[in-house]
Amino acid sequence: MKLPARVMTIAGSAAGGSAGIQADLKTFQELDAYGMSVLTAIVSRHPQTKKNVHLQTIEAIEAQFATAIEQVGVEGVKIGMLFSEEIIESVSGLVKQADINYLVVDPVMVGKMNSKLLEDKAIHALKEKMIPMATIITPNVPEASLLLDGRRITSVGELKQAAVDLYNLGCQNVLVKGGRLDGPAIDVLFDGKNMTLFEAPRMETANTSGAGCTYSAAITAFLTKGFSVYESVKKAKSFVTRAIEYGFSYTDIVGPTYHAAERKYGEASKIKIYHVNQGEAK
Ligand SMILES: Nc1ncnc2c1ncn2[C@@H]1O[C@H](COP(=O)(O)OP(=O)(O)O)[C@@H](O)[C@H]1O
Ligand SMILES: Cc1ncc(COP(=O)(O)OP(=O)(O)O)c(N)n1
Repeated sequence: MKLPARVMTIAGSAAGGSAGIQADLKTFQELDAYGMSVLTAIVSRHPQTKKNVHLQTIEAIEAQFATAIEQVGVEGVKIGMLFSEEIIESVSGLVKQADINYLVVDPVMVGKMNSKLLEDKAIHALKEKMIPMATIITPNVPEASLLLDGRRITSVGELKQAAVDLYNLGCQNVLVKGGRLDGPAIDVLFDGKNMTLFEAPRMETANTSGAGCTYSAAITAFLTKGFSVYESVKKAKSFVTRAIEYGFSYTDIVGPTYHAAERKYGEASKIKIYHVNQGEAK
């Protein structure tokens, strides 16, 4: 038997199961990749104290990473919530030392329910220590804006310019997600030379919790399985679009995407792909 690709998520726990480590591991499983995890924090609001972010110690983070490397070995890593400068320092050091083929950095900053997932003062560490090592980064509009010193991004044109400028932070590829702009859900991929737009029809649903985690985890799984960056994004866009299409909620709170959707209902058929000419990418 050919063994599955070995992927790790270094991220926070979302106890409700829609985002963070939980979404990542569900995605890895759906895509037949062997999932491992390093928990950086637990994000869950205590009913009395109201405390929402419960950090893991650096020792616990290092121990989890060492265990996975020793017991299994890791080919692809997805980075999610890191929260503090100290954790970024630690995780970037661990990743640098390990022999990892693919690093997907989802620069998670604020959850859709307004949880603060990265301290403001840690943004510079993310930019300097983590992003330059990345095979691909996957910011959404608010994250891209914060990485670009608060720049407004309100149109596809500005999304394209953001992709070009974020590439200059030193990563190999940038995928800026435009799901929060009006109209269809358009994401821009830029590799320093070629620009590609991936467009899905907008789903009229509130149940998109964890969509970003799911997307970046799917990209990690496909890269580690041997697909190119372009093919990985294309396949992951179909996976997340289907997951959003069949998103649901058990309560009146914004619900999860449905990770099994593509397996059950097949690939998303209405995704359009546009290759942007050289001159237009600038
Ligand atoms: N309502 C929606 N319908 C279809 N696709 C969506 C919708 N909302 C987000 N997406 C897409 O889901 C993926 C994950 O997006 P996400 O990380 O949540 O960031 P954002 O929604 O801010 O772009 C992206 O491809 C985005 O374009
Ligand atoms: C623990 C944890 N990590 C990341 C997120 C952000 O998830 P994301 O997929 O970007 O989208 P929303 O959950 O904000 O819809 C999170 N919420 N929790």
